[in-house]
Amino acid sequence: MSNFYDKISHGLVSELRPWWQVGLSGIRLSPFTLLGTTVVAVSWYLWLTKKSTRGMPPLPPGPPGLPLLGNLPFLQPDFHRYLAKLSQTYGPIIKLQLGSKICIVISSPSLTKIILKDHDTIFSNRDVPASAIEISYGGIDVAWSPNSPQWRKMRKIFVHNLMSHSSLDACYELRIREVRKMVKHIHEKVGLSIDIGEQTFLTVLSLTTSMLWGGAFQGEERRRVEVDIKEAVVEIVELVGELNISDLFPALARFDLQGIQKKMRKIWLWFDGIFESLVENRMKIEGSREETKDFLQLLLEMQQKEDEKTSLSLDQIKALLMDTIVVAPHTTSAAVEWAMAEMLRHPEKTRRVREEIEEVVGKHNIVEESHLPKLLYLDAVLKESLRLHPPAPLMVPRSPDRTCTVAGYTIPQGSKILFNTWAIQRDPKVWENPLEFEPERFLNDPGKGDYHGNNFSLFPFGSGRRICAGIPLAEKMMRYVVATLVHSFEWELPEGVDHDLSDKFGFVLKKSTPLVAKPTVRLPTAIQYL
Ligand code: HEM
Repeated sequence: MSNFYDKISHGLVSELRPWWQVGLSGIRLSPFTLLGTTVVAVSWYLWLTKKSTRGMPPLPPGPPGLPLLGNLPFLQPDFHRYLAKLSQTYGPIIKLQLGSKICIVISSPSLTKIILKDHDTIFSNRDVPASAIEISYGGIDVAWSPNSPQWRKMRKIFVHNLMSHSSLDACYELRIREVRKMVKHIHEKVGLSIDIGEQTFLTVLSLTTSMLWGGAFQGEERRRVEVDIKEAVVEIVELVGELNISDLFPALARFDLQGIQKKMRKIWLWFDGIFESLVENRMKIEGSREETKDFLQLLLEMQQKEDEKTSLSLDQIKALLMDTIVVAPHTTSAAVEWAMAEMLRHPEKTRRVREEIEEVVGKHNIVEESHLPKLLYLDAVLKESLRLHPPAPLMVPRSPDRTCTVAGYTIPQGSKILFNTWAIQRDPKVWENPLEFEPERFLNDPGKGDYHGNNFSLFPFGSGRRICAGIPLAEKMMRYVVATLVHSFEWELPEGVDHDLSDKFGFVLKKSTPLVAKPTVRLPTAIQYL
């Protein structure tokens, strides 16, 4: 494994800037190429759209744009806030023209319900960025695949086999090991400043890789693999969010004018090498393994049974590993970092969380997953943090598979549908004191805190048939990590550092400055830190 890893671990390109930071200046092409290709693609697309929507109601209202480029030159860096501002002027359903792509932005619970519940089947495709096709084995994974029998089968296996209670319980040992490693590591740094976001990202990444392929890499090699995986998954998310001409003018996607798809293909090749070697090594181990079963083992065993209903191709298995390794660490660590930031800002809430943990866990024990369902106030704190800081602020774009009408407006087939989760979850028409951190709002009214897809005022995990497939794991990891951090340590900001809860827009909503805090020991015995 070691030699193989050395061979494939080439430098992963960096220095990327997402489109909301660069605007159009991020596109490096000669003006003639840009103008020529734009004119052809826009004319073609407008002709097609006009033809397919002839005789139908109008498109939703929206700000005026320029010929060819539409609203592109006017986009602002804080995209979620910019869209929220536009919806105050144009209403809860607006249209933006992004090159030749029509983008519809939804900013109200009632319209979200119409689309994600009443018209769930029509809207259960994704608007797939060209770069995402490269990393997802040609778009055959769970996250980007169109609604098809193959996607339904993969999703079913993901949700019913990997995310089931029994599978997650079967790899509990792997989660304990990683969380204890985190506690030991922080304990060694007591009194120093710790970047909580970085620490939780690494912990969730280790948790995820452990669950995916167990102890395939060990010692120094494991550390190196994880450092490279971290770099790669961060880059993947940046590339998916880049302003790509291939997405603005899909007719030009094959030319990959900015080389974004090429960069993504390079990362995919690197990951594919790792996945190939993991599978090859597993195949060499004869008979069933005695130790805890990781996801790769479960998927390969299901494949060997050759049952059409539960057997995935090797590429589908690898695409599924890729989805998990890219999505889980980014989203879950962002959720943990935001919750910790809110708790540091509100010591009285932290005190209440701690009292609850102490009552359920005790001061002489350590937090275990069996304690988590009893930690109701902690649950409310996490919900409130997901309300104010949804890790996916605009959800994951959907796309209708046919032209249809919503709220009296035409929504063309293939348009990009964004849901401004961030704005809806702070809407004063829906939430009392919307900007206040008040976990108590969920204690008195449990229905209000249901985020499993039935409540269109709180949907950090989306809704409908494409709702997040990883909720059970996300919940376990968030609760386990936060409960352990709060139970094991007191946290305070370094001297001179102010509470900062401002955010930086991206595919994943991050804090604009990393959360750095100083831990001190609070448990009575040293053994609780091992
Ligand atoms: C706090 C953590 C997380 C948040 C906030 C989150 C949020 C989301 C959202 C908003 C979507 C799109 C849903 C929709 O279109 O309706 C999504 C999809 C998805 N998530 Fe998560 N997620 C989280 C953690 C995870 C984890 C840990 C995993 C894997 C174990 C995961 C796997 C997926 C997959 C595979 C999809 C695509 C589902 C599909 O298209 O059918 N997520 N997630």
